[in-house]
Amino acid sequence: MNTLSDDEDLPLAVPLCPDSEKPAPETAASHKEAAAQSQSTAAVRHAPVPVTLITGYLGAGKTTLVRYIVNERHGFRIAVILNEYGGETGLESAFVQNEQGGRADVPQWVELANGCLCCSVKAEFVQALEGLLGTGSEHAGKFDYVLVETTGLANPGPIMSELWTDEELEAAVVLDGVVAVVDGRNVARQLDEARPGGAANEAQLQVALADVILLNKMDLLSEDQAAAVTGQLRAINSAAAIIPTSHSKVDLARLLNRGAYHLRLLEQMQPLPATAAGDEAYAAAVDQTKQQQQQQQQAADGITSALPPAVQQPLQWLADVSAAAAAATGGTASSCTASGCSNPAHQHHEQQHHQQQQQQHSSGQAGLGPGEPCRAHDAAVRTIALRVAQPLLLERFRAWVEGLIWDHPAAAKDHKAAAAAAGGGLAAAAEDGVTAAAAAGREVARAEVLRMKGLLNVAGSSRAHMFQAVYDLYDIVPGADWQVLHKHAAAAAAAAAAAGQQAGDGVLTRLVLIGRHLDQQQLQQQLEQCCAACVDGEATA
Ligand SMILES: Nc1nc2c(ncn2[C@@H]2O[C@H](COP(=O)(O)OP(=O)(O)OP(=O)(O)O)[C@@H](O)[C@H]2O)c(=O)[nH]1
Repeated sequence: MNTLSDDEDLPLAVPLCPDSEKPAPETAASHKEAAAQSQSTAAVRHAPVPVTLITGYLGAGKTTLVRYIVNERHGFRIAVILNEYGGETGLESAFVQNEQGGRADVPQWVELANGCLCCSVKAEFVQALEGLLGTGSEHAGKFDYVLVETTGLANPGPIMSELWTDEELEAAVVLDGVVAVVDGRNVARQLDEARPGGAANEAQLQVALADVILLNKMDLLSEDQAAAVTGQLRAINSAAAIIPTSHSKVDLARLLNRGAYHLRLLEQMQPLPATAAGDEAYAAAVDQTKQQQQQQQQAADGITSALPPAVQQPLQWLADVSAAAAAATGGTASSCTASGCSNPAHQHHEQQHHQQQQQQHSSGQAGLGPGEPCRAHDAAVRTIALRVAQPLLLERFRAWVEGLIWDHPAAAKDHKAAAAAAGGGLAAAAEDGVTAAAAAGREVARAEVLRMKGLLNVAGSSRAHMFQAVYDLYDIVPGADWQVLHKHAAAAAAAAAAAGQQAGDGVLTRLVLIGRHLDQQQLQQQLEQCCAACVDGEATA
C-alpha cells in the first residue's frame, strides 16, 4: 500500500494509473482514457461503496455528526466504523445504536480500538471493510455508504491514500470525501499548538486535508469570532467548503456522495440500488439527496444547464479550483502575511512577530531582512495558487509533482535520479532550491505539500485534465475538450459573476497547493519549467 506510517519506510509516490512505459503526452492521454474506460466498466459491475472520512480534533463534534447522520432521513444504508482509543468505545457506539432505531437505515458499527487508523490498525481497518463489504461477505450488498470516524489525534493523510488506492478491495469501496469537524471555540489554539521539530500538528493536517470543513459550535461564537476563525481556516485550506454548524447539523447533500476522489468512476456509476424491489421510499430519498446536492452545487457555481457528466465534472472541477485559487490569492493580499489570516487575534500575533523580527534585525540579530520571506508564515500550513498559460509537458509535470510529494530525504534522493532520467531533473528542483538558499546563508525548509488540486492544459491534447494529489499519491484524469468546457464555462461565468463569484477563465493550467514552506515564486518558476515552450527554449539555447 502506498501510505506513510511511523513504522514503514516511506513509499514511492505512485500515480493511481501509472504509465510504466512513459509514453508521449498524446499516447499518455489515450492510455489514461482506456484505463478510465475499463475501470468505469468495472465500477458499473461492482458499484463501489462511497466512504466519507470524518476527522476533527478532540471534542470537536465528530460523534455528534455521526449520530446526526445516521438519524437523518437520507436513504443510505450506512456502516459506521469508529476508531477510538481507550475503553469507552463500546459505550459510545452502544449509545448511538440505541438512538438510531427509528429513522436510521441499518447502521452497522465496527469498532477499531487500541490503535490509530493512521498507523497501527490500517490493516485491521482494511479487514473490517473487507468483512463488511467484500465479495462473499454476509454483509456484501447490504450497505451503500460507509462513514469512518477517526480519533481526534489522527492524521488523515495515510488512511486517505490507503482508501484512494485500495486494490485489495477491488473497488468494493471508494473514498468519497474527507470532512473535518472543528471546534469553533478552540480551533485557533489547537492550530497553534507546537509540535517537536516544528512539525505540522494534527489539527492543521486535518484542516489541510479536508474537502469539507464543518465550523462547529457556532452557537458559542460571536459573529466576529466566527468570521475570524473562518479566515484562519480559509488561509490554511482555500479548496475546502467551510460550513458553519451547531451540533454538527448540516445539509447532508453537501456532505455525502461528493465524489471528490473517484473522478474516473463518476461518469459511469449507476444510481445506488434500492434496498429491495418496490422500496419506493428508499429510492425516492436517494434521488432527492442526489438531486438536492446537484442543484445546490450547480447553483453555487453558476452551472445552470443540465450537462452530461463528462462536461459537468470538469466544469465543476474548474469552478472549484478557480474558487480555491481566488480565495488563496485574495487571502494573501488581505494582510501583510503570506498566510492571509483574517483573524484579528492572529494578525495581532503576527504584528508582534514582525516587530520582534524587525527588532532582532535592527539589533543585529538574525531577523527579517528587507524583502526576505517571513519564516513563521512560511512554516504555517497554507494554500497557494499557481497558474500558467503555456501548455504543460505531461511527463515534466509528473516529475515535478513527484518531486514535491516525496518529502522524505531518502525518497527524494531516489526520485531525483529517476526523474532526472524521465523529465530533465525537475523533480530535484525543490531540493536544489533549498540547497541554493542554504549556500546563500538563508534558512529555507523543503516544501511539504499535503494536497494539490488543479486543471491542466496539456501539450498535444485538446482536453482539460483534472489533477489532484493527496499526500504521496496523485491522479490525472482527462476531462472534456477545452472548447466544450469554455462554451459552458462562459455561461457559468456569467451566472457566477451575477452571483458575485469569481469564475474560471481561459485555457490555463491552474493549481492550488496546500502545505508548508511553500515558496510561491519558486514553485511558479518550477511549474513554468514544465511547459513545452520552456523546453523549446532550452533546445534552441
Ligand atoms: N455547545 C455545543 N456543544 C457541542 C456542539 N457539538 C458538539 N457539542 C458537544 O461537544 C462535546 C464533544 O462532542 P463529540 O461529538 O463527542 O466530539 P468528538 O469530536 O466526537 O470528540 P472525541 O471523540 O473526544 O474526539 C459533547 O458534549 C457534545 O454534546 C455544538 O455545536 N455546540
